[in-house]
Amino acid sequence: MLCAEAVLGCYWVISQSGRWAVVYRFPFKDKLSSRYGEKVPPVDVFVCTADPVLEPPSLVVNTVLSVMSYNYPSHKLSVYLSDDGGSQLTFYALFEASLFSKYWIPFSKKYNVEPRSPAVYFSLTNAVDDSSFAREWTHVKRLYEEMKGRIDSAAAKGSVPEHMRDQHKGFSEWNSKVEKKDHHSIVQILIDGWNPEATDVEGNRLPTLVYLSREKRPGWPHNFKAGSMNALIRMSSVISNAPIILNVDCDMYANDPDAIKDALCFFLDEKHGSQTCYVQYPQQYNNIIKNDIYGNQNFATDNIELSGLDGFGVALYVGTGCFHRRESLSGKKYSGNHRIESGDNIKKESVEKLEDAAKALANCSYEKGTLWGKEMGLVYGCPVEDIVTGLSIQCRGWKPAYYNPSKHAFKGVAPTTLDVALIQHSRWSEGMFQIFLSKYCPFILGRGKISLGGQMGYCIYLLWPVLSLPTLVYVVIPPLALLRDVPLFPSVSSSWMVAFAYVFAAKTAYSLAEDVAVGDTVKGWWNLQRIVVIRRMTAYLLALIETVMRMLGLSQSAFVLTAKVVDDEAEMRYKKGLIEFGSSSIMMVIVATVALLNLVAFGWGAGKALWFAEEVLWPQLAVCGVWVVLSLPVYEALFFRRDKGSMPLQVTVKSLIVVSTAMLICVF
Ligand SMILES: O=c1ccn([C@@H]2O[C@H](COP(=O)(O)OP(=O)(O)O[C@H]3O[C@H](CO)[C@@H](O)[C@H](O)[C@H]3O)[C@@H](O)[C@H]2O)c(=O)[nH]1
Ligand SMILES: [Mn+2]
Repeated sequence: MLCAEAVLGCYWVISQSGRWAVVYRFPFKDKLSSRYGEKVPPVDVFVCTADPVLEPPSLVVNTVLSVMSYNYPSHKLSVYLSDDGGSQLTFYALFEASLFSKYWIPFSKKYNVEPRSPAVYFSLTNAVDDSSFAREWTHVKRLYEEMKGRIDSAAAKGSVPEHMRDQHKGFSEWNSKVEKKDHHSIVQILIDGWNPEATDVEGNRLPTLVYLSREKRPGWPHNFKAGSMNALIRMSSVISNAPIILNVDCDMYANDPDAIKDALCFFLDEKHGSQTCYVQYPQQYNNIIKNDIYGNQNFATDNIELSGLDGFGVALYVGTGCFHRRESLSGKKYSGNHRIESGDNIKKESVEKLEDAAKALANCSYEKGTLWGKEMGLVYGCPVEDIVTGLSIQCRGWKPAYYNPSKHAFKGVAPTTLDVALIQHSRWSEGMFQIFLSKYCPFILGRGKISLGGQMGYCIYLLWPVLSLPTLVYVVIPPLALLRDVPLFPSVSSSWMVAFAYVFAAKTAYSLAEDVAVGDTVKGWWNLQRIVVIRRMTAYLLALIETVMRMLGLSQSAFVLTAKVVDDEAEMRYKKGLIEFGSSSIMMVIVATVALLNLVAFGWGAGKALWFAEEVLWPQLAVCGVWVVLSLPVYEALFFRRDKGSMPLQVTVKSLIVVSTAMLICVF
């Protein structure tokens, strides 16, 4: 218990670094517009997808359409979709989107609709009157629904209709064998933005749209998202080579059509702009229910800690919703004067030549013997390629910015089942801890390059797995000791108790006040307390074990993709605020066992106090009591719920066996 207290205490000190130097930024995009007008720099947008089942093509193209319709000169915008699934279905969806964009872009700009994701826009609005807007709305909506229908039915069938395949030469890429992990490079320019004939239905130029699936071969490491980003950086450099790159995940649509201008304010700022490497927006979601049960919303992190890290000059790169300077992302060191040119995109070659040149840059062997993945582009070998890449960019002398506007710039899909939420956290925490133990550790790599506050700030996240052990101690030892009558804390009458009570009360009150002050509800904060402990005792524990195994050479790091869809029933349960436990992973067994153990111990202790009026260990009873109250949804899932999201029977049985054994050992 003493060790646990010490570790948690140290972590508390570290987590204060995120609160010392909080800064908030406010760009003035109107001034940017009046100064630069149309003379703004070209922007390349990278969207990454990896699996047509977990990331449905119709979701992906909504993201693509949202970034294609930014309020920004179309001829300066190029959108690249990287498909690590190598899927013809995704290519087909993108082809459909390229046709639909001819209607969607002029419509959305003409009426300045928001957001620019057609799926979200049409689900939020209604137009029934007789205005010309309503007529266009109805027309574009019908086109959208027809397109979505075709994409979804192709996805359900697993194949593209023959007559559609004849409409674009790109489908012939799939005539030879293409498997997810074994295929040649595919590059298709679907819209050539330089071609004066590539226009929408109103005659305006369209943004360039490119599909990429880099070569994959068995035996060649492909480095997950980092590898895909590096291929994108290279291949886009021969096509549009914009000085600014926006990177979003395939589920993260652009929610604010003017966000590019906001971000440019940072890069074009006369004083600090030339040192700015990236502008990161927080990760926000469009599927969060009231009182967020899986703690996806991170109020304190987004509004305080990340701004606090920004104050130390180390705003994190979190992988999506981030505008980069191409130079700094590609590996250049900061060296004084870096200007962003606002010239036009100049294309030098024909589409076919560009495609061939780009393909060569996306081949497996291209990176062999180069610095890609080490000093150039995104860093390889870590499941959180974003964090480690951001850190190494900062250590090359650049300064990032974190910008959290009140109108969310990007919105994605948050996990809606406990299992997926925990798997995501175990990937993150494993990656983070790996950074801490590697040569990229902020205290080593960052020495003399970033401030001490910044180095500590990184550790708020890098040390997540370390929290698993003290947290487990705190939820397991007090109930066991209560059953065995072993005191762990000073007695209630001792003056030492004041210290414990003070720390508990002060820390709890502070965290509640902080969370509510930045927008959370009290119930949301309460739910967060539960999920934080669950994450620590499951996901972070597995990450810790996995890290040790990897260091012993017993396992290799992987990237388990976060599913972006669930079945309708699970979706309904999520909307009702029911936690989805329905999985028999070891993580659920831990959750159930700990909840039951505390319940039994609490019942035992409370029974002794009430019925036999015996002396009890009040502080331990209180510790168990807190976890019992927080675990109410777990008991419900164990004993009362009958739906598919309840605890599977085998989990219940396993946890009952463990708890009854522990009880027998303790009591007798
Ligand atoms: O081999 C791969 C694996 C993933 N991805 C893409 O990477 C993105 C992120 O994957 P996801 O499963 O959604 O992970 P999240 O945990 O939601 O992602 C967060 O954390 C990741 C690091 O763990 C970052 O890469 C992401 O940008 C960040 O949003 C998605 O667009 C994927 O399509 C690839 O392109 N290739
Ligand atoms: Mn995601």
